[in-house]
Amino acid sequence: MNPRVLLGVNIDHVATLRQARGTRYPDPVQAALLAEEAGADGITIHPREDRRHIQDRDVLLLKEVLQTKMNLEMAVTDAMLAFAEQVRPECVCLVPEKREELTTEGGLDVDGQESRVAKACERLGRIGAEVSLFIDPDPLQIDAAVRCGAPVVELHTGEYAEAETPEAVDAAFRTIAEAVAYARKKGLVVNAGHGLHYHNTERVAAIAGINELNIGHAIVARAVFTGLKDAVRDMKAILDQARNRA
Ligand SMILES: CC(=O)[C@@H](O)[C@H](O)COP(=O)(O)O
Ligand SMILES: NCC(=O)COP(=O)(O)O
Repeated sequence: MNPRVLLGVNIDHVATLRQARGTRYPDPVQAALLAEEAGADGITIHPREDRRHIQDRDVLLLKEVLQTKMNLEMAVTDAMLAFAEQVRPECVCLVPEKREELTTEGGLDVDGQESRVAKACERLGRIGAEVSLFIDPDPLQIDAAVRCGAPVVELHTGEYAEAETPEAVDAAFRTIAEAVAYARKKGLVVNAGHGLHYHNTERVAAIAGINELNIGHAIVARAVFTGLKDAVRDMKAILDQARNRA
């Protein structure tokens, strides 16, 4: 377990801006290199089935140039598994995907499709990728992840991020903290992410047992005003502060 919380910077929404106009800019490859220079511990990308933001070209170029690690988020489909075998990323995070959703609405139902997920984990293990499962903070899903042989889970923090009252925020936070403790007891490495921003991240980063947070939208949004390097540094400072206070 790392003494500090690692920051995976998700650069999907740099590509969202590019795809909005079909231009060559802004280039997520350039964004990834700047994020690494500013201290990102890894780069997360999610080539969706509809390729609404990250393109195959981005993934292939990033694999050539990244100095840290690529965390490839992908749906559990044959096409994506074949693509991962071509790219050979350091890490793969299996996520649920709905074509019409604005963003990933929940965690992967590992318990409900165990043999499919277990086969995907095995296939990805053969290319040496560290596999993580993007799941809701739910013991049922954690147990299923263990049975699938995944070494890592990423807990979906969306419910916490979207909660609208202090009571709902606290309840969602407790659910995450309990899930982290449970997953650690089961021997899993525990990451988390989704909807985290500059005002709600410190509390999650302070949970003992959290290894890495993957954060994208908020960092790219801040970068519009501060530049990407400062946006990454500001988020890293929050992670470091949380660990120092814990
Ligand atoms: C899997 C997840 O929660 C995020 O990485 C998400 O994939 C970011 O991309 P979208 O905003 O397209 O959902
Ligand atoms: N897996 C979560 C992620 O990569 C970042 O999600 P978001 O910060 O863009 O919501």
